[in-house]
Amino acid sequence: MPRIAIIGGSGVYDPKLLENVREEFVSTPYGKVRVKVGEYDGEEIAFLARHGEGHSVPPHKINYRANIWALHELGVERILSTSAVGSLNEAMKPGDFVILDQLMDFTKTRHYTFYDGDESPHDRKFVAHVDFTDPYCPELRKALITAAKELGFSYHPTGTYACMEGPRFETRAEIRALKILGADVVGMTQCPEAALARELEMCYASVAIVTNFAAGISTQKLTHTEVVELMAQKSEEIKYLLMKSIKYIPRERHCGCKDALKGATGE
Ligand SMILES: O=P(O)(O)O[C@H]1O[C@H](CO)[C@@H](O)[C@H]1O
Ligand SMILES: Nc1nc2[nH]cnc2c(=O)[nH]1
Repeated sequence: MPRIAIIGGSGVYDPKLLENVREEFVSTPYGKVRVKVGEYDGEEIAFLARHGEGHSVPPHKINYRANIWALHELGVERILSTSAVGSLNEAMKPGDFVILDQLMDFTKTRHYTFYDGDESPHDRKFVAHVDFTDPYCPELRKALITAAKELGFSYHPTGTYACMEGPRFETRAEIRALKILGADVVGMTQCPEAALARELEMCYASVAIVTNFAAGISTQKLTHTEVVELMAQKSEEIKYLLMKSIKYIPRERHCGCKDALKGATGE
């Protein structure tokens, strides 16, 4: 049973670091999910390409609830993910790794929770308001930071991610506003993915890879081609970062993630 999962974002479509990979088709109340499970360093790791292997699913159409529920069903407790981002912070340059510690949600049409009361398509029909003060697991963040430092990569130990609905990129004015609000990087997939993991008491962290300067800061037209090309250039480093981070993930969980529902339901 895999205790750890990797969710690959744009440019991260296959579990290059896993061996003896098998496919699991997991049924969830939100639909079926295809998860790859393999071995690394003597333990089972699950892998899920959030946009599908051929990048066929756009960010606003990803079935985030099915994905996170499926990993929980497999017994996953810890999720590491990658996210390709635009940078609003001149210190965070294309090719840099940012270990996210905060996020802001500007998405509009997504399904944000598992806890829809009586409408919930499962037996968790209670109301739940989880704490999300710190949206990322401190233990997973520490593992990513330690690994990035050891590997000598150009990284930033904190960063605030603004999640936009997409699939278009931002206007100059939107980036100006996001900068005033304190965002360092901008993407389209951290919400609701991070919150859904917290709702199922799973640890979640994301390493953002800066692929471009954001609209109005970049002097060039923004393209998905540029994103995928930069991610391809960084694929080896991303693999090494994930491999090394996994070794630093403590077996026992002493973070608050595992008790996220305590007090959230009013009981
Ligand atoms: O966040 P990931 O999945 O890396 O994808 C990023 O890349 C795409 C834009 O090129 C958007 O989907 C954005 O969210
Ligand atoms: N929203 C958004 N996502 C990205 N992913 C990679 N670059 C960008 C960007 O500039 N904006």
